[in-house]
Amino acid sequence: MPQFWKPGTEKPRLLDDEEGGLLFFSSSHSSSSGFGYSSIERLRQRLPVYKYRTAILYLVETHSTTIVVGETGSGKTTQIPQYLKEAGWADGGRVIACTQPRRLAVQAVASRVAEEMGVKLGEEVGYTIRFEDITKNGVTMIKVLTDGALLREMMDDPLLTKYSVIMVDEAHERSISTDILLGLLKKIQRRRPELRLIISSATIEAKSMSDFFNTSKKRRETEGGVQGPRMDPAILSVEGRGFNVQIHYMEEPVSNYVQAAVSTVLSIHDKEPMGDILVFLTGQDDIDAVVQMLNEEIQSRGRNSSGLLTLPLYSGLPRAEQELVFTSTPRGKRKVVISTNVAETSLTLEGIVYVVDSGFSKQRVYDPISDIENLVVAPISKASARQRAGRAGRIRPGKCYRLYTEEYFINEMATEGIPEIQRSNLVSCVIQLKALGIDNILGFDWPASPSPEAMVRALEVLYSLGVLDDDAKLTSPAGFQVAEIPLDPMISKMILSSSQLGCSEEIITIAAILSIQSIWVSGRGAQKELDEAKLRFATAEGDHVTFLNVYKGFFQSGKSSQWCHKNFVNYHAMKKVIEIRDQLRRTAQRIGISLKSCEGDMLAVRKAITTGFFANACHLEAYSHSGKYKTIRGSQEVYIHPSSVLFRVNPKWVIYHSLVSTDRQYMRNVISIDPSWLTEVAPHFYQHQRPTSMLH
Ligand SMILES: Nc1ncnc2c1ncn2[C@@H]1O[C@H](COP(=O)(O)OP(=O)(O)OP(=O)(O)O)[C@@H](O)[C@H]1O
Repeated sequence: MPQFWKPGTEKPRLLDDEEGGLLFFSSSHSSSSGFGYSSIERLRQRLPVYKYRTAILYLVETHSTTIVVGETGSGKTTQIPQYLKEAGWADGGRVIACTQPRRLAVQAVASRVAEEMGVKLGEEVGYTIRFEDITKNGVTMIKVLTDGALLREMMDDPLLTKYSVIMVDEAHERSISTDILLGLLKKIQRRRPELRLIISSATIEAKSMSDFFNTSKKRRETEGGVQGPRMDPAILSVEGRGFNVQIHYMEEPVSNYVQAAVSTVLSIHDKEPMGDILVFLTGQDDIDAVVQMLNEEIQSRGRNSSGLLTLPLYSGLPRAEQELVFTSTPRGKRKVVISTNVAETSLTLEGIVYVVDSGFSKQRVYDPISDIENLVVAPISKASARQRAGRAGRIRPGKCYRLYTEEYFINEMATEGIPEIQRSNLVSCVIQLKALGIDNILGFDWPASPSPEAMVRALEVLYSLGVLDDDAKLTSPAGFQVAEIPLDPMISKMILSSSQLGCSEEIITIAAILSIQSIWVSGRGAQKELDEAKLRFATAEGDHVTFLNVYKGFFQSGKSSQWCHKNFVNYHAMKKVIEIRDQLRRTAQRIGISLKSCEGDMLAVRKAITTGFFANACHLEAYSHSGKYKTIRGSQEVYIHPSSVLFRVNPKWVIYHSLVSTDRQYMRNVISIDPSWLTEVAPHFYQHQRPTSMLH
């Protein structure tokens, strides 16, 4: 069993700050209250933010930008958009936007706000995420959307004219899209002084955010001499929080957080009163491992395993499975949700009383020198740790078990994470800005500047894709077409070239499959059967062609769920693929791509993939029995991932879709290519670095 400081002994801490100060729950909540109110209205009035309703509305009225800092659970996300609507900010067909960094949070927040307002989701309250728009023009007043989706809207409406107020929520997360959005909103405000911004977060550095928006300390005069809003931002701190969360730390550092998470869950299940558990891990691998270990452990101890329901949660999980975490726990049972950081912000999972925080998450890391972007397991920041703890204590008091020591939390954990823009490949970011007419990208007003090397790399890749011209402007029509497709520019380029190669139907299917995490069923504990099922579709040409075979089989079965079950194919994932595919076909037609099938000519398909992904070409090291490849770009050592149909096949030349890093750098979704295609499709990119091995 893990050793935690026990409640009631000298060590338990309430949700704390690193100086050891105690931050208690709001005066309006107490541990014995909070239940038994039938009316949603009364629940709303009990949230800490309610006391600030008038102040918030006043500041929004009088200031262009208002920064709202408030503890997690104080009611910022769900209440402020409603206050604005009640005050008339959605009158006359105007819309109030609330952005979130994550799709799951968008759907959850929109559902909750619709429920509180007593309206049907998709009518007065709606949401937009990539490939899904649940809003009604002229009816929707409050729109929740990912910050990426709002950026996309700017391509059609650069000044976002339909919005009266835009609330950028969870700004502390500093996702790449949030940072681009903040920079652009600042620009828009100069053209549309009537637009109001609210930047909200639990932990944001309010001062630096305020400095960023503080372009003018003078009051702005409108043409008629009527005073407009003040341009200097207002800062409002919402005091009070949800319920009390007791923090427990490990007495000693743990060497294996997966094992420690399992022991902690079992210990809670043994000793603590009923209440659901939320465990934060890093990704599908360790989540699946914990689900399996928990199930085995319970059975081996001869417990009634039905007492504990294990539910994984990560972004790649099909929607129907994700939604299980929102359903209420059956009587007498305890739900254990094992999640990545998708559950970290803006989510309220009703039954959660206990949070187990591993202290790690998967984070993007980009090296502009090798041009390799990876997701690596890295320690989280204090800001994340607080958000995680905040998932307990939203409806009742809770406990958070941190799988690290208090000393580590206080002295070693970073206060905030590094903004994503400073650790990412910037190809998508640059093309988005270019499409919005921002040509001087280095001179763009960033909340945190990206590295010039990463910028140069991105420009180089876009140039070699034929998306930018010699003056670093979007090419016409290719550059504009690529920017219109809501996918990574390399995928968009692949779609574009498929039009000329006569295989756009196939390539669009591949693009749809690549935009979801996996089409295979995982976690049924039957790796061997899964591998055998894959072999039924596998081809030596690689994973992308294998995907086409699966798609064809699914279609020929009449989109049957039994067929999926028999073949270890995820039925919900395939339904999603069809949905995304339909959307992509519509986009393709809109931008003038002709839809054609190559009727089985896989050479055309592989060439189209090469046209988008030539930068990810690798060759097998001569005489390598260990399957060692080198990237042509940076001579990095990489291997084919065991999940690929080309694992152990090891063709001489391959192109990968993405890399994952564990003990080694693994290529996921790989096809074999002919090296002559590289110089054919990307002469700029390869002519000066043609490796001698390419000549063979
Ligand atoms: N789906 C839900 N079911 C029940 N209660 C909810 C739900 N969503 C929100 N609440 C209640 O509203 C409170 C405020 O939630 P809200 O998301 O607005 O807070 P917040 O200040 O934005 O916090 P965070 O930054 O963590 O999202 C929650 O603590 C919870 O009590």
